[in-house]
Amino acid sequence: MGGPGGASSTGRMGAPADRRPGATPDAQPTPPASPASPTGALARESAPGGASRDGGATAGPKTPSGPGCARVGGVGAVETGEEARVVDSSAPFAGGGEPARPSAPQPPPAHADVPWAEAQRIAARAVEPAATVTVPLDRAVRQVLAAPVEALADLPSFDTSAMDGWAVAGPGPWTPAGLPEGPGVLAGGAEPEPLADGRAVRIATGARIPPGATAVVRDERAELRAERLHLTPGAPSGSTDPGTDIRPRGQECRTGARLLPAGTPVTPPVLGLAAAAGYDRLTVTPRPRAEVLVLGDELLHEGLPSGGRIRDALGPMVGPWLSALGAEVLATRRLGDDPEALHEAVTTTGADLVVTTGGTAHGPLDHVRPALHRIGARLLVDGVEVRPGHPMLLAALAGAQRGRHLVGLPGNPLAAVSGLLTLAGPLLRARAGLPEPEPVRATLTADVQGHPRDTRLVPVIRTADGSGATPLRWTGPAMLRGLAGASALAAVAPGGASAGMSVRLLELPW
Ligand SMILES: Nc1nc2c(c(=O)[nH]1)N[C@H]1C(S)=C(S)[C@@H](COP(=O)(O)OP(=O)(O)OC[C@H]3O[C@@H](n4cnc5c(N)ncnc54)[C@H](O)[C@@H]3O)O[C@H]1N2
Ligand code: MOO
Repeated sequence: MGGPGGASSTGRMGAPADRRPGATPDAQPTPPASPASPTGALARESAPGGASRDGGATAGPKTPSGPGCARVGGVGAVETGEEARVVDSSAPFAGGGEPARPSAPQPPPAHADVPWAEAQRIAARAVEPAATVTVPLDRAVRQVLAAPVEALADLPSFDTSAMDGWAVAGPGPWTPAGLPEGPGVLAGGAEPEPLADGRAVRIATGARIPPGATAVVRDERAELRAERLHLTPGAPSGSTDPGTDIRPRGQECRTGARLLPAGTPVTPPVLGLAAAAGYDRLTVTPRPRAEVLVLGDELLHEGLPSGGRIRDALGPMVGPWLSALGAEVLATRRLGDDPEALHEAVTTTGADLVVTTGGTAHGPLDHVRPALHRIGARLLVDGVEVRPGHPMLLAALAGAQRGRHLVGLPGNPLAAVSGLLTLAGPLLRARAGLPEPEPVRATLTADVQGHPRDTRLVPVIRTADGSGATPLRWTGPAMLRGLAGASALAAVAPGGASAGMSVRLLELPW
């Protein structure tokens, strides 16, 4: 990690920009951003010649260059209908099972980045929903309904007073039944006596409506005069219309009504509704368990960056992010650049999903691929046509760890977020039994320069009415400053997008 070749601009060797059919480096459809636009402001960060070393939102290099992994096959396009290339997701590492010598320099192995949309699909199909469990309500929260919730009772289950006041029968004035100053009919009380026409009885919110009552007159609309109950002079017309301030039985639902479908996250209101509808327990798909392994000797976990070392930005971020995606995070462990510690952690984990940060590339201290090789794991995704984040990977663990998966997030923090959204999110949703979210789109308010071949994920802030998306500054792969103020990431297809174009948004999970 951070070894020779660890610094790159945007391109990869062996991937000239003109390999996409019809694309030339100069054929950028996006006009230059206006200096006043947020993306125009970003251009000031660019390296001389307009090349943004970090792949900023605009004004990036027109021709990708720099070191990179060898690519296999042609350049696929994302969401354009061009033929997508797919890696053989069942192919293990060549020679899988042999211990690697992780610190020995390794030639970058040839691998095939998959289109971004295909990577999401592979992750979503990599797992089945976990076995369901039936648990008391208080243990169901934050899991996912494995079966629909159908009402076990009518709601409300009896005609109910909606107000404190008087149950009345027929038009007023009325003669109070019983003592006018008495408590009258109370919530949870015994079956009330029938109410004869012309009579009224005090009643509390939530109490059963006496048979024969036609309306409830709330206290503030009624007054006792000469031992008779009258409407107050200012009471609105209709105050005694039949049914006023009565919640009829079954108003919200009848027994057997489908209240919530399977796949609904169990939120606090779901628990309340289930309880109201008569449930003591719910059948849920448990949250997938995840473990985070933060790699990198250069990382400091407190204090100021110094001596060429930097603060770990991913340790504090990835666990809570996985939680927001629905995982139960067992631990976040800092392992440094120790291949044995990584091997031990991966071979002993109890998590459904191991998420590593850093070490996904092919530098001398990038141990993730060698560690997977050593245990004979299968790479399901080995690089993705997305920027940032292209070295991300997804592997199915093997042997005693069969059934568990590993997502390798690149070390650059925004590239790691790209991996969370592309691989971890779809996999966790599938495992938890959650449906894929409905696609959300918005209209760009400014131009965004695209990568020539890869999809770009660009932090944006949505306009007040939600229909627009404004690209943010500070969106280089190592930067979180833009993302921290973002409401979504926009997926910008290869070649870029102009202001006014509709783009897909990836919403942030909080
Ligand atoms: N020869 C090539 N080198 C690199 C390429 C390439 O295509 N060819 N791609 C570059 C890109 S893009 C990325 S992204 C990184 C991915 O590398 P790794 O996943 O191996 O990540 P590291 O080398 O460990 O770290 C990269 C960068 O991120 C910093 N980092 C790592 N962990 C953290 C953390 N927890 N908090 C904050 N920052 C972190 C690390 O110090 C490095 O600066 O590879 C490029 N190289
Ligand atoms: O493009 Mo790398 O950071 O940013 O995957």
